[in-house]
Amino acid sequence: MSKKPIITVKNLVKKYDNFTAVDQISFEVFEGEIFGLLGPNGAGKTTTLEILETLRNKTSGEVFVDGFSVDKDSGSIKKRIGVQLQAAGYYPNLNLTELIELFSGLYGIAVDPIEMLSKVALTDKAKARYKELSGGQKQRFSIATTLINNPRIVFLDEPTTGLDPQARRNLWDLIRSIRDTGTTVVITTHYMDEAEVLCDRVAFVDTGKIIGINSPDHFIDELVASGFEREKQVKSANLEDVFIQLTGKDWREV
Ligand SMILES: Nc1ncnc2c1ncn2[C@@H]1O[C@H](COP(=O)(O)OP(=O)(O)OP(=O)(O)O)[C@@H](O)[C@H]1O
Repeated sequence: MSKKPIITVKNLVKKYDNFTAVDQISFEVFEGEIFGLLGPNGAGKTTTLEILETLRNKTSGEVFVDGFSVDKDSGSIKKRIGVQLQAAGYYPNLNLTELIELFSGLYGIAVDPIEMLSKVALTDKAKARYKELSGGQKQRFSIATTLINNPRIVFLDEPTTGLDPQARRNLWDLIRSIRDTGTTVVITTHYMDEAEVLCDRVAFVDTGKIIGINSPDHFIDELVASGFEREKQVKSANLEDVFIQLTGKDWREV
């Protein structure tokens, strides 16, 4: 994999009134990788993602996406990225084909809806409405909409939350296939197992700060080499162990 940065974040800060949600974070995302922002609820992952997506203003710091500054060139960035819409953005009475046509029209791009749906294994649902889909199918459709403008980078915010294990694995395969076509993927998750199997590199985010960036294997090997052992081991350590070692806190699901 090339190590060319496609996203550069320097000393990013986001304050909501007196509350600092993102606290001086710096990181790079390399072209062609799946990069995970990993951390508990409220850590600042979504806020960071929305700033990279040019959907939210930062308080200070610098952010470059595919060479463009979020301050000066947000329009150029928007053309090069794929962003998931909240479910509320999907008109209830349109079917999937019509929704893809609507979004491609908004982008000013002609795409074949069936070809887009085939990328996410939903051609058999082409005439179904969004609300008729299962949770996993809804997520796959939402990912299809991020691919309409043939983006250089796709941003996915907790794409597997609420899905059953099989649907999650299915979505992991889809996300890997997007990466394998050369598209960079930035994902947020609070699932350690997901980050471990899916992400090429992860940044641990906790209370608005990045407390470690590396590949899952590197983190785990480093922890194991330090003498760490899990009580009942299947494998000597996992990413959850790394996080707890780093933060000193129990993992919490809110
Ligand atoms: N518009 C807002 N106004 C005030 N505070 C906000 C706003 N948006 C987020 N916050 C706060 O900023 C902090 C970070 O929120 P953010 O949504 O970025 O976290 P997160 O890591 O994505 O968590 P989650 O997994 O729950 O989405 C939280 O404490 C949240 O309450």
